[in-house]
Amino acid sequence: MSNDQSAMNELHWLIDMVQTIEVGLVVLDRDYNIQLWNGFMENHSGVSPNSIKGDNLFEKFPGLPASWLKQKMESVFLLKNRTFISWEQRPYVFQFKNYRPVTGRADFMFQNITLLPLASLTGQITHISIIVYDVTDIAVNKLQLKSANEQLEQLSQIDGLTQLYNRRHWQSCMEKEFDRYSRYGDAASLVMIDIDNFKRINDEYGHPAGDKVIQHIAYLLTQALRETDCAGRYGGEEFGVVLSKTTAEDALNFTERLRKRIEASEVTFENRLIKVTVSLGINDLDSAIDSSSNWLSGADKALYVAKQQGRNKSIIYK
Ligand SMILES: Nc1nc2c(ncn2[C@@H]2O[C@H](COP(=O)(O)OP(=O)(O)OP(=O)(O)O)[C@@H](O)[C@H]2O)c(=O)[nH]1
Repeated sequence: MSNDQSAMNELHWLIDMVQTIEVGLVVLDRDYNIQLWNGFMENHSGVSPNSIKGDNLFEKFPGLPASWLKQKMESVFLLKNRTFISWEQRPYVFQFKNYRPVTGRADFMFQNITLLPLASLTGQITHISIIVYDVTDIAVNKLQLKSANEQLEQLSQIDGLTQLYNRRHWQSCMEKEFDRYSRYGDAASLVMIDIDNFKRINDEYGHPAGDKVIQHIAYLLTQALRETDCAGRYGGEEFGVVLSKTTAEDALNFTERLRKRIEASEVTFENRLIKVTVSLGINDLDSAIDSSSNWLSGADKALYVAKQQGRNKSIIYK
């Protein structure tokens, strides 16, 4: 075979491969007129190479992000360097439908794009190539993983019975509030809440009824909170609340309102009415408190005094 024949064969094979490869290939001239449009682009756009050759890309596809894409292409012409556009930066450039069976839930094809400068024989950059990779599988998997991780993160902060924060996350809220006080001197109050004679409720009505009482208190507590407050289930029938920008007197208004609302409410369990009260201990931040655990222990002591004084009371730590 002569050298010419061999070169012709190679060219023929290359053209075949360009047409059938599972990657989009487009060549544009300096005015963004289409010079090459391969089989992948035809299959996904429904536009054949013959009907599009010589047409301006942006006139043919008005949905393209023209000014953004032109800016990228101009820098490729100017700097003679390739540029890479990731799906994470922009999910797609060409709006193609996704037909993949595994990731069928994605409405469109996620794409990674390479913009490649093409030089003429004299070394001038006269054309640019757009290479389109279908990365829908990778993108969908990554997005699903991200969403699962976010759900896990959320679950690891929440108490299953009450939907309040769990102890660990609530304690981190409290520590953050204490740090804010140390740095900026912002007022804040800590409230510890304990259900009165809860053992008796469990003994008299059963454990599931006790659980329902805990949920009921958590619900009334949530109703009483502001968005900036942080409430958690500290233990079995004990709750903690961090009230930011709140003095002890204001915290007392909050706890008395909540205490009276709980006292006036009732829980129905298997056609029986359960009445319940809570005791509350309050501790506001001042310079004598040197750690978040001291802050907590003051609120606990106030709660103990409330229990000692007959329960169904709010007490401020002195
Ligand atoms: N139903 C239910 N009971 C729980 C849960 N966690 C803890 N308890 C019960 O809560 C009760 C707490 O009782 P105590 O600490 O003795 O206090 P109390 O009976 O509430 O009495 P005072 O706090 O002194 O008013 C115990 O009987 C625990 O078994 C829970 O998640 N569900």
